[in-house]
Amino acid sequence: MSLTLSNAAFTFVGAGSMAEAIVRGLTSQKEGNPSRITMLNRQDVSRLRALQQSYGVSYAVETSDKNQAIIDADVVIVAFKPKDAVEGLKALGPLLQRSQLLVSVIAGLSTSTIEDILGAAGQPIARTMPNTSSSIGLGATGISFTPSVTANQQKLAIDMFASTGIVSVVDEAKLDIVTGVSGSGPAYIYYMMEAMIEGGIRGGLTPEAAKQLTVQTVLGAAKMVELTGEDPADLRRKVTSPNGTTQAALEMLDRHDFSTGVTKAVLRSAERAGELGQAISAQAANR
Ligand SMILES: NC(=O)C1=CN([C@@H]2O[C@H](COP(=O)(O)OP(=O)(O)OC[C@H]3O[C@@H](n4cnc5c(N)ncnc54)[C@H](OP(=O)(O)O)[C@@H]3O)[C@@H](O)[C@H]2O)C=CC1
Ligand SMILES: O=C(O)[C@@H]1CCC=N1
Repeated sequence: MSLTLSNAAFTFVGAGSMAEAIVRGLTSQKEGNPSRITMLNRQDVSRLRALQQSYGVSYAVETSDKNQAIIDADVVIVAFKPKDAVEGLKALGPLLQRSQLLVSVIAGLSTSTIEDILGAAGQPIARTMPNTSSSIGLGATGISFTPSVTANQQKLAIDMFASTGIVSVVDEAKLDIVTGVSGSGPAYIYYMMEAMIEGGIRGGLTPEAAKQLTVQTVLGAAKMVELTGEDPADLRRKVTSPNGTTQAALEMLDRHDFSTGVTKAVLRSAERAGELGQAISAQAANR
């Protein structure tokens, strides 16, 4: 029988903010099936109860029930922090079957390291990099598959993340730079918004007005790029009258190396993802 969003059993190991964003997407779909979703944490039971209340999903607390939820799953999603990866994956290893799809959202963690820690070479793995906008259906997820992931499992994983926004299938080697662009990306935009709001307030606007104008400006600019299909550089030129206000503003940004700073930030995030992956690999080797 082919696996779909409505009949597949999903078990989330780690029920934090990223797991919630995906669950919100899954349960918002017509074919989403909360009764097939189980959430696990190590200790935070109140969090699990809150997720059950909000989305109608199940949770398990006792070790035997948690293990059973993993054994029964078609898709096991690991959604804990990189620092918890070795412990979490080691515990999963003996429970996983080759027929089950493992989905990782953990930044920087390579599928070869996952296989090493699990002790399960050839485990079907979808390595992904979503972002927090997934929680409102406007996420951007990069996804890659190991060779043993079946066509049905690939479709299921893509459908899963498509329920939270757009999905881009990439080679695994590109996932760190996806992290730099869209995984960490919302934070760059928020940082710029903070600075725009600060500028508005310093210029005399109320905080509310500065925030409202900034939010609509960012929304409008993103929509302009999406709906017109024009390059951001062309749209920027259309805003920029010769010797006008925008030119003066952009010259100030250039004096502060804004563009270089953002490009370097994207690359640094990707590099950091690699470092996190290396650290997990080293930690695993030392155990
Ligand atoms: N936040 C973001 O913008 C993005 C994050 N990511 C990735 O998502 C992952 C999760 O991040 P995020 O959701 O922000 O983290 P959170 O801290 O919100 O959630 C992690 C959860 O995992 C649980 N946990 C930790 N270890 C285990 C374990 N061994 N078994 C079961 N549960 C466990 C923790 O609960 P408890 O301590 O009770 O067990 C906690 O609820 C990270 O690896 C990150 O790299 C990817 C893209 C974007
Ligand atoms: O900051 C982090 O490490 C995670 C991964 C991408 C976004 N947040």
